[in-house]
Amino acid sequence: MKLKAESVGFSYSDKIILNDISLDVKNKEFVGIIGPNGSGKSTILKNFYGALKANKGVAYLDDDDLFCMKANSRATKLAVVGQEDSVTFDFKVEEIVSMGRNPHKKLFDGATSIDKNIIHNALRQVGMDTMAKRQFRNLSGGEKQRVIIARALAQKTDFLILDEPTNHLDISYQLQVLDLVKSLNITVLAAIHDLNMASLYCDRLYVLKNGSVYSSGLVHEILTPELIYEVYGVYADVRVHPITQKVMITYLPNNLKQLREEKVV
Ligand SMILES: Nc1ncnc2c1ncn2[C@@H]1O[C@H](COP(=O)(O)OP(=O)(O)OP(=O)(O)O)[C@@H](O)[C@H]1O
Repeated sequence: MKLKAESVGFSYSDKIILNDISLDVKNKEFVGIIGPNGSGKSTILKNFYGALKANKGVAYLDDDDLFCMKANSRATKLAVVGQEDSVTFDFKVEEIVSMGRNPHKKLFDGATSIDKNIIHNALRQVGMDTMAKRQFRNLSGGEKQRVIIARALAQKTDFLILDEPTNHLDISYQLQVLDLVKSLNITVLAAIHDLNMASLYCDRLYVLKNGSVYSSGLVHEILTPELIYEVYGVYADVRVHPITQKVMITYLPNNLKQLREEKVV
C-alpha cells in the first residue's frame, strides 16, 4: 500500500500550520518525518488519519482518495498510533486491543476465535500478554503506549501511521517496538524525534520546518551536520557506525565549542 500526497495545506482558522506539503511513501517503505517542535509533524499525520481536515491538496492511499474516505473503510487500510491517546473510559487492556478488530466487523458482531487469536498475538508481540486483564488507566505511560501499539497491530492493516511511537518507552521497548514494526514488512509513516532511531529504522526522511518540507531524501543524505544545524540549530558529529553501517549522531554541546571548531571530537 502506498501514499501520495500533493500540496497539502492546513490552517487553524487564519493560522497557517501546513504549507504545500507533498510527500510519498512507497509500498513497504518505512518513511520518517523529522523536524523541530511545532514544525507540523503531528498535524500532517492527523490530516492523513482523518483527525484534521486539510483545506488544500490531495492524498491518495493506493488509488483511494484518503481525504474523502469514510472512517471505517480508512481504518481497514490504515492503523494509527497517535501521540496523545485519549482513552477516557475505564477499559481492560484486552478490551482496548480488541477495538482494533472493530473496523473489520459489523455492529454487534462478537469476537471470533480468529479475533481472539489476533488480539492475544498483538499483546504478546508488545510484551503485554500477561497484563491482558489489567485496567488500562492503571498502567504506566510506557505500558499504555505498548497497548495502543497492540491495538494498531490487531487492526491488521497494510499501512501504519506512528506519531512518536517510542515516547514513554525505555530503550529496550523502543528497540523492540521499532524492530517489530520493521518486521511487519508493511508501509510505515512515522514522526520520530530521535534522529538516531530514525537513522536505524527509516528508509527515507522528510524534514519539516515551519510547516513546510525543508528537505527529503535517503537517511544519510538528510542527517548531515549541516542540515542538523540548519534545522535544529545544534552542532553534531555524524559518522557511519561500524556495526550498524547507519549514520550515528553525537550532539555537541556549547561547552565543547572549541573542540567542535577544531573538528577533533
Ligand atoms: N488547536 C490548535 N490551535 C492552534 N494551533 C495549534 C493547535 N494545535 C497545534 N497547533 C500549532 O500547530 C503547530 C504544529 O503543531 P504540531 O503538533 O503538528 O507540531 P509537531 O511538529 O508535531 O511538534 P512536536 O515535535 O512538539 O510534537 C504548532 O505551532 C502548534 O502550536
